[in-house]
Amino acid sequence: SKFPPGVWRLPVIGSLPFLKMPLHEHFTTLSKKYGKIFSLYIGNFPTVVISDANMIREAFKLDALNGRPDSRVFTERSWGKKRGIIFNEGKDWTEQRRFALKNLRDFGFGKGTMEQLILDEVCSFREYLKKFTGSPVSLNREFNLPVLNALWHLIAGERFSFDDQRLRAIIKKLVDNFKAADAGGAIFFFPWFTKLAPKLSGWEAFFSVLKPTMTFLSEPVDEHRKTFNPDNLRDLIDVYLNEISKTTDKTSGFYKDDGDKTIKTVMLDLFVAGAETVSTTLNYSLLYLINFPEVQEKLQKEIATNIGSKLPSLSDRPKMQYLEAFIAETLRYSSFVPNGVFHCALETVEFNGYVIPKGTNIFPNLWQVHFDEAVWGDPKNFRPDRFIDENGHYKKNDNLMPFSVGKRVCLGESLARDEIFLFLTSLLQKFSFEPEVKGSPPSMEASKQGGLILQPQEYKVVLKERTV
Ligand code: HEM
Repeated sequence: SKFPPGVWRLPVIGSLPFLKMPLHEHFTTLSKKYGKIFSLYIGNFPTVVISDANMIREAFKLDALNGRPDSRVFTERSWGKKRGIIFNEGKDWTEQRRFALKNLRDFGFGKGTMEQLILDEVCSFREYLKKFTGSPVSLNREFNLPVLNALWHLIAGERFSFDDQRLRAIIKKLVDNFKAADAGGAIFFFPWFTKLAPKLSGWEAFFSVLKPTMTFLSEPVDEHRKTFNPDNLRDLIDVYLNEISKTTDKTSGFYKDDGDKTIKTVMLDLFVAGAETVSTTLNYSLLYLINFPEVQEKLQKEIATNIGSKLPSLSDRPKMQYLEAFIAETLRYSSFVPNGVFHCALETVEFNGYVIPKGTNIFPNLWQVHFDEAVWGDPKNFRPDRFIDENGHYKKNDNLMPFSVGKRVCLGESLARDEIFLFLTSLLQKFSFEPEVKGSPPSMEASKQGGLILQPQEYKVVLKERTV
């Protein structure tokens, strides 16, 4: 009786007939009716949607609300049980998250090495883009590779060429899979449907890419094993192999065979999270720059004043206050992970006067938080200046939470921020971006696909080379 109020439900299919796509927009409508914490059922899974920044912050502080739902999708990708980071929980998740964070930090995050790897990619990418100047081009799928390369270099000590067809094919499939998963979340929450109708439910499409991706990711692990030397740890794979070789605790995710499965799952996690998110941010950034030439001009002036023609570096960041505001507004306005990544209650808890039973899914409606009129005033306007104070400095707003919050906050946030900064400054330094048809910029609305990650609609851009 103390379960939050919410949407009607039917047996087996739950509240599905009463929900409309895109979910984040419908959740916003529902929260106006039922409150900032309301409930629904996805199949037989009780689900709670939280739409308020402070409530999300409080909820995600609690260990009990930091699990992940039990779903075939999260186990069959990792040899029959939850492993790795993104879809893991409990003791193994804590151990894996801590280990990955520490070693990504030691090997690069926040240090010179990672910055250098990103800058290498930025420089190659700027050269690569030159061939597109002058006529309208779609860059939607071009950002994944350089962004992924920097991370991959850190993980596996190698980089891909921008023309690597095998990798391009996998990235395309991964992106398509995000879309397949958007078939109403069927593959996540309707195990019986995925078994009954693997094709129709999207299960087949979702998993058709898993095998080649895993093979692709496994090869460098096997190669590293052949040349592994504990006295010379070259990259993240070596660090994992070293940990596996030292682990004697049979319950640890690093133990022997489990360790092998763990390392491959972690690589898949980083690969998926790293490839699609930063490139989507850059994609939206470009779209907004085309729509607001005056913003583009202001950013280019800031670069000319504070960086000049030298290669940008992270040490320039404190001087680039308007760019910081532009990035914040891009992350807010696009809100491209609109419902975060769903959590699950590991225990029954009392929260905000309600009872959330063990096994309940929790969706943070980040989109609504970012479009709350009471907080932002005019959320539907793209206005970087909302993040600038009266002295012209970047002004943080705690209601902006694109990376989520709490104990599961995005593990790649600092890498993502570094990449976005270095890519944007470097691209704006060398190019101007214009719409295909002068005076008629492309729509800023996300494509109608909905789902875990909202992509912008396909658009074309005209690149013009410039010098500072
Ligand atoms: C603009 C870029 C990015 C955005 C907006 C973003 C957003 C998010 C969000 C909303 C979550 C869910 C947190 C939760 O469960 O509450 C998440 C988790 C995660 N992200 Fe990111 N992310 C970005 C970039 C990256 C990058 C580059 C990496 C790779 C290093 C990464 C790795 C992860 C991982 C491993 C998790 C799972 C954390 C866990 O479950 O403990 N992310 N991210």
